[in-house]
Amino acid sequence: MSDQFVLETRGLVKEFKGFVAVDDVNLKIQDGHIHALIGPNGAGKTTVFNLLTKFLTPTRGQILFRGDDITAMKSAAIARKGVVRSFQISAVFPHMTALENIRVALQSFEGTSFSFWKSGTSLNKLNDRCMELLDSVGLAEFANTTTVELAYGRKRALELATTLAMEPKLLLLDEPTQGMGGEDVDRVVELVKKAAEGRTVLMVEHNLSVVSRLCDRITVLAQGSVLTEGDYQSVSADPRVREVYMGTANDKAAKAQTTATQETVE
Ligand SMILES: Nc1ncnc2c1ncn2[C@@H]1O[C@H](COP(=O)(O)OP(=O)(O)OP(=O)(O)O)[C@@H](O)[C@H]1O
Repeated sequence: MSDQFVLETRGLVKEFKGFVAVDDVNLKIQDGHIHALIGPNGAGKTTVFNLLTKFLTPTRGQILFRGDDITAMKSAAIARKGVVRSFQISAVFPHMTALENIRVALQSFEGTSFSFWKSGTSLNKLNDRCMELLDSVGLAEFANTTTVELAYGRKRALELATTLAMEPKLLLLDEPTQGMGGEDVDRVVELVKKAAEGRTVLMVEHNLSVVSRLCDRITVLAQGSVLTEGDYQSVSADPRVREVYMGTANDKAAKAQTTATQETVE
């Protein structure tokens, strides 16, 4: 039964001028799960994500959302179905307040003209929903703060809230903790947990501690193909997974060593 799967890919392939970046990837994302896509640098994670969100067109293969073939659909159309990538359509405007940013996101999601919101009750409803969304990411007290003045972690929380305004069923998160340290990472982990309530999340994430804390299932990509899949325990204990990560670490170390040697020689 493919019904239990919110998203499926079948034989997904992406070639760039003959180079196979994604090679026959079959993903099955289960309803209600937080699912991670991990793998060493260059494994094809971003390319898979870009295929799922229609930033790229697959060379071959199919993408299904709740059993419907969405391979040929555009980003906006799949967003309307509920497949939304954080930071995709909802970039935040730095000189608007947090509240104004959420309002813009809601209005564009509703696809209504401003005049629709001009009536008093609609406007109040809109503001109530804005505050709900801000509250859900812990930003209620920053409603009237200009976005540019928000700390980095809070800006990302605001971006997440603008995404939640679109009522995603499948939320795609591209490295939600990228560029963050300690406390901010913990805050994002809590945010993602909360955002995942009642929906499915697929995330690309480099921070394996974040993956271990959040994810029900993990797909490991290596050289464009699925190396293995399972829960954190089984995946992290798999010697092949250790090997691909170590391989990358060794490659990097070897490269650094070579560069250092070259610099010394020159
Ligand atoms: N537009 C492109 N043209 C040519 N090659 C590409 C293009 N995009 C990606 N690639 C190649 O495809 C492979 C997979 O890249 P991708 O960015 O998907 O990997 P990744 O797993 O996201 O890596 P990272 O963790 O470093 O972001 C790499 O070898 C990359 O150089």
